[in-house]
Amino acid sequence: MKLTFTKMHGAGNDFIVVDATTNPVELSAAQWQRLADRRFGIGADQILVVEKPVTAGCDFKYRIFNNDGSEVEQCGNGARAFVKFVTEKGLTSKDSIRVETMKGIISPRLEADGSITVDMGAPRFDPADLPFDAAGLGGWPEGDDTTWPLPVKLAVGAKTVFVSLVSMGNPHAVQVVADADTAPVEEMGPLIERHARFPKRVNAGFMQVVDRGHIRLRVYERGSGETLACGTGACAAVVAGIRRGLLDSPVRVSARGGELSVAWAGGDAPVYLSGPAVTVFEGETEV
Ligand SMILES: N[C@@H](CCC[C@H](N)C(=O)O)C(=O)O
Repeated sequence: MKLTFTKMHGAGNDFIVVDATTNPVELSAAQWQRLADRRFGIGADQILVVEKPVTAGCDFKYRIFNNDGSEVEQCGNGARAFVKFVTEKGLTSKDSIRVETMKGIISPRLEADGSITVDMGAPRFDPADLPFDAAGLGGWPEGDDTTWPLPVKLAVGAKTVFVSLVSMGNPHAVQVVADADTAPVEEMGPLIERHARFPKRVNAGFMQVVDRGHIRLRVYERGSGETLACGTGACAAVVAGIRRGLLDSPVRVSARGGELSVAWAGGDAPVYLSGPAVTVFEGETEV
């Protein structure tokens, strides 16, 4: 079967985008994995599949697959690529659309300057929302119930790290580090991702607070490894930083692949994520 695709990225987090609005595209996890493979396929962190909506009042549905073939709930940078894709392909002429995802509805908006802002919905902190098995663990020493001590066994010796748990529809465990460049992302990221307390795995964020309006962030993504930027990871880190009294909204997020901006008024307010979306090339491949 031939598959037509568009290759896109948002701050270096790259995607294969497929239009399934007219013909359904159902591939196995192994086939998605092969397409996303950087040597045997097109190469991407995630694959985004654009579909017709199921829920009334929505314009589209979109499905997200990590490059290990697993289907996931949410993708912040992907949401911006998605809007650019449906606009460029003439699938909508609206500036603001409602998009169904596995975990709720998001509302991306195309700004006059070409950037895209996404209403990512409200963050959730209940361990059950990630899910996270909190049995027998105390909270953060200062009483912040969003931060849990997570014992992570490192390859050399053992270490306890403190992570803030945030669900942006998908699960995040964010820790504060002194320097994002030297943070042990490659060593600790996979251990956190597959820690026994996260039965559905987790995205592991490493946040350096530069000042109250600026962080540097690296994310070891569940199912994709470290990416050059993670949109929901940026939202989760900023929310965690605000909840811990370290940041004030809006916050500039410097990722290795580019700049994002996150705003959150607290409580049940939605998190707004802004940043770029770029089309790289289009093609057709055999699957
Ligand atoms: N890159 C994404 C997140 C993609 C999903 C994530 N790896 C997960 O498994 O939850 C983003 O920009 O948010």
